Amino acid sequence: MNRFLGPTVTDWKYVTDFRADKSTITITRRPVLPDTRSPRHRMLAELFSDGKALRDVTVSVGAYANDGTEASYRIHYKHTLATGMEANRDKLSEALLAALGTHESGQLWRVDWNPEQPIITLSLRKPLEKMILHLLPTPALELPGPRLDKHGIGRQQIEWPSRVPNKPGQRLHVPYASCEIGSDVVDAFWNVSHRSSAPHMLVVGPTGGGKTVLLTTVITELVLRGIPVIGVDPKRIELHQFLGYPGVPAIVFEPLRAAKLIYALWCEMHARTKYMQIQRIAPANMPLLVAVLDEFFILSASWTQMAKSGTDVEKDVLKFCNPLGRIGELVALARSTGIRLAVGVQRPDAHLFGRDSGGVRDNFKTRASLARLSSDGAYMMWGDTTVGRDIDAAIAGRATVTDPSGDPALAQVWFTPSVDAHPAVRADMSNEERCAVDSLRPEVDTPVFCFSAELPEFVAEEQALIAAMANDVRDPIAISSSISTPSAADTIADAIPARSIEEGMHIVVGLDDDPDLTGLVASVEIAREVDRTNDGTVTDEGKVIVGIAVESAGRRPEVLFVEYSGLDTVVLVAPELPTAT
Ligand SMILES: Nc1ncnc2c1ncn2[C@@H]1O[C@H](COP(=O)(O)OP(=O)(O)OP(=O)(O)O)[C@@H](O)[C@H]1O
Repeated sequence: MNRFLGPTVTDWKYVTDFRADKSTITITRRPVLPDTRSPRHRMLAELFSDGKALRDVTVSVGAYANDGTEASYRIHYKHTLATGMEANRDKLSEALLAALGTHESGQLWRVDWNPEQPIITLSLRKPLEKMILHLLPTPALELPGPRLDKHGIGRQQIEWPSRVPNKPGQRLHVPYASCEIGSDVVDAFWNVSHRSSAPHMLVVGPTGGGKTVLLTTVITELVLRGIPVIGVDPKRIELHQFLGYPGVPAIVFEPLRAAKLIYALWCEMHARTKYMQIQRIAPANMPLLVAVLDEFFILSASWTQMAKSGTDVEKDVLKFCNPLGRIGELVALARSTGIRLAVGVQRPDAHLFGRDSGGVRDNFKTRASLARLSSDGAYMMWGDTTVGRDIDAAIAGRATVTDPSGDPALAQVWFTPSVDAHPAVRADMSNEERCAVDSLRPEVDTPVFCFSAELPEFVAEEQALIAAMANDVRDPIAISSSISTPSAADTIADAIPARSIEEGMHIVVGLDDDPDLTGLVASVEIAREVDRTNDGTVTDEGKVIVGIAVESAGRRPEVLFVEYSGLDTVVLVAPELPTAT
């Protein structure tokens, strides 16, 4: 007996059959075929061997790559109640992807559940490219033009060349990124047509996350399509590259001027509505105009600070223009008049457009978040605490964007280098980058068709201010004392939710008797987190208690404890300019 069962024999399977009635034991052996499965194949089979995740599983190789490596698997299983539930299938897909990791070719795995049969297919897909240079598929001169009358009125939507051969795009589907849908990579676009259910755009990204590049890509695509853009850039260093660019009549830098722009746009919206009523013009035929408001927190924080402690003139202008209130009206009503907004912020916030402004934010349905989001941020952007949280931070321009069906998708934003034609900027660019921006520059200027008196007046004033700015530049001089009375925007570095305050930050405390009081954060205690129901309604705004060391003229140095709600926005103070020695 031992002769047959000896440990050296490994390729036979022995089966004993004891027959008590005949007093016999029969031992038969069957050859065991060598296990030729690859380690990955075996690992997959073993994952399901306990029958807990899926029942009666067999795993087979579906396809081989050219180099002989296994490139696809098919997992047959028995259908159960558990596999009928989408949530279970999603969890299992996630577990499978985690177990498989990255293929040796650098490609990623994808999991497909066959709705007809109990079969899961695992196949390889190419990862998104890490850098996609924004190039024009057709020379600018050959781009089609819509047939519009002298007032810019006519059918605005027409076919447009796309980067995908034999698949034309649409003029009013403004592309800016490549995104993954299943195993396909398609263009992510902002639908600015009057039919769009997502007519306004929200871009969220931390400093250096690629927000300006994304907005640059969007603006260059818009003006090539004959859609003019007016920009607002309170930081002064993001959109200034568009000063003098065809189709961009103004870039506004001063917060007070930005408030006037919002007012002018609001007047324009009402003037357009009246014109459409009188002339019986359909929304599909109205000329488009896009306002891009970058660093919106800095802008709104400047407005709030000026309204509290600005000059009488500043306070009067803000009261009259009411920029936050009028933005709310613009996003709700401007769609049918052809006006669109794109807003850039560093992080999503419940009070983006002031307290109780969730409804306004919800109108910004075309969205892009660059870099990783916090779970709260992911909820605010995508209504799901997990979306947009696994972005590879090492890849510049990697984002979560609204895909063509309105769902969030992983994307790579097309890289548009600076379009600034100044020789000092061009000198720092590679030949390839110079060619790319040259190809994007429109051959003709796009006029803004204005139906109000206020908008052309505003643009003319702004152009005069910019022209005057060029004459007002002087060579730097060394100074030995601090600079007096900087403007509100100059003193604000950022505005952040109270939950994000950290020790060592320099913030505006803003007490009633001294709205400009600033101090250093000495301690932060999150007493209660923000609480939401499943549909996102805030049931508890939370509580953040911050100890702030303040020092100001006429006040003894002291630590104040200030309570914020978890949804409050706090203004960070820009570091003081170093004094020359
Ligand atoms: N889509 C992209 N593809 C490749 N590189 C990118 C992309 N987006 C950004 N980068 C790189 O990251 C740098 C910073 O991007 P960008 O200036 O857009 O950041 P930002 O979010 O505007 O930051 P800040 O708010 O500080 O201005 C760019 O100069 C570029 O080198």
